[in-house]
Amino acid sequence: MPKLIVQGGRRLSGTVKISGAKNAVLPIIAAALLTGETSVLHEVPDLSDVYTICSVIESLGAKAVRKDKTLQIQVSNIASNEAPYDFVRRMRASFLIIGPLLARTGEARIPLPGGCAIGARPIDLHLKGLKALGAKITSEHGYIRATAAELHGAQIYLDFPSVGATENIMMAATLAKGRTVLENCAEEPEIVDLANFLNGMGAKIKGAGTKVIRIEGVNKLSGTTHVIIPDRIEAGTFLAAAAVTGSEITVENIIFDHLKPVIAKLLEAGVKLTENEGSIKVTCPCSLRAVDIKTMPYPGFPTDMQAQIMALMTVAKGTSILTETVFENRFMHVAELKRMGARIKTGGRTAVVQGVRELAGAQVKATDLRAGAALVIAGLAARGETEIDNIYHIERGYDRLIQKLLDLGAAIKRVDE
Ligand SMILES: CC(=O)N[C@H]1[C@@H](OP(=O)(O)OP(=O)(O)OC[C@H]2O[C@@H](n3ccc(=O)[nH]c3=O)[C@H](O)[C@@H]2O)O[C@H](CO)[C@@H](O)[C@@H]1O
Ligand SMILES: C=C(OP(=O)(O)O)C(=O)O
Repeated sequence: MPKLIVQGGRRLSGTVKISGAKNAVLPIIAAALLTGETSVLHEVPDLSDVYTICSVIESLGAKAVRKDKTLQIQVSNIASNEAPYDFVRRMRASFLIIGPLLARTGEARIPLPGGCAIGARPIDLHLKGLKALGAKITSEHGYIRATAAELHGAQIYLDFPSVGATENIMMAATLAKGRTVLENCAEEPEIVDLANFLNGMGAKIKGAGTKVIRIEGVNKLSGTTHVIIPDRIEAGTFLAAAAVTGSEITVENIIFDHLKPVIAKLLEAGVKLTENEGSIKVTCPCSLRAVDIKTMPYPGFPTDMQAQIMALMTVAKGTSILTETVFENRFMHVAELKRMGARIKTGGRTAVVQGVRELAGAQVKATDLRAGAALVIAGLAARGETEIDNIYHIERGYDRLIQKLLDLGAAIKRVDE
């Protein structure tokens, strides 16, 4: 099993360029199923999740050709309406194909994605939305089957602003007859990127990025070219890595607005950040201050940055209270950080972190993607060597992480035993 070995205690320096966003590119690749014409995507990150979703759409008949950071997708004919269990099991975002596949062909059979390390992650809101659009939903042998002779627009209120449900319903509604109004929907930047891609295909979507999205159904969508937005979570991860090591680095290719909730907390912790046309220069203080964090749907503090900020707080001065409101089981990294000398107590959805002077390298395992990123951050700060296992989680969502850290002067390597 491959591992990461990190020698801690080094300062980072230089510039890192942020890649295209995982959470934007995955639904956009699913959306390419909505047309028989060619979609061209630029700034596609090199991630195992991207390969997985490409395998899913290829199993349905798509041709996906990748050259460097460009991905060309054409789905002239849908050869199958069923997504293979093996891919959906590996990556929950595979469920994002149910909306576009149903809209394009009138039928989709997708395995129930099941729970994962961070929570149960039900799909009831996705299904509620598709039903409101006129789909018949049945569950058989572990698969969800959605069928509809024709989808029609509807008024849909989401009980929670789910990112995936907003995306699935928005994609399906583009080809429905009439107007869909989606209320209490997610406002994440990745929703806006998906809506921009769909509008580029000829969809009529208004209000993406606000609580109400209005979609006027069209008969047909066409191919388009689109540049994926930068990954705000990757950017936040590098900002945290610089802060924890007391480094000065420049993080390039960012959209400042997307990072506001993370930036606000870093500033509160004493990190100095200077914005300059799509990049941020980080200058770190000798000592970080403890800050409290509560994760919330966008524009609140992102749950996908909770673990990385916790790693930072383990060496901050004082006590931080971190509250996770989005996922019910997203503190798996706590036990691993404690192996490195962190002082953390958890109770329900709250973690209380008492900053220590220094972490010590240890053998740890990534339990999920961002937990893995938190361990890399902790390892960069710790005294001695940290060995991180189960790095396939990290490789799901970070484009060339090791090379980017090496370029910044970190001592990190991947070993394949
Ligand atoms: C590929 C992708 O974009 N993944 C992101 C997406 O995941 P994902 O789209 O799965 O996250 P959701 O916003 O749907 O989930 C948020 C909460 O809603 C609950 N829920 C969701 C759907 C549903 O039908 N019923 C229900 O109860 C979930 O269990 C969770 O507690 O948004 C999350 C929240 O920002 C991020 O952490 C993930 O990185
Ligand atoms: C939870 C995440 O992703 P996914 O929804 O793909 O599991 C994440 O990116 O942190």
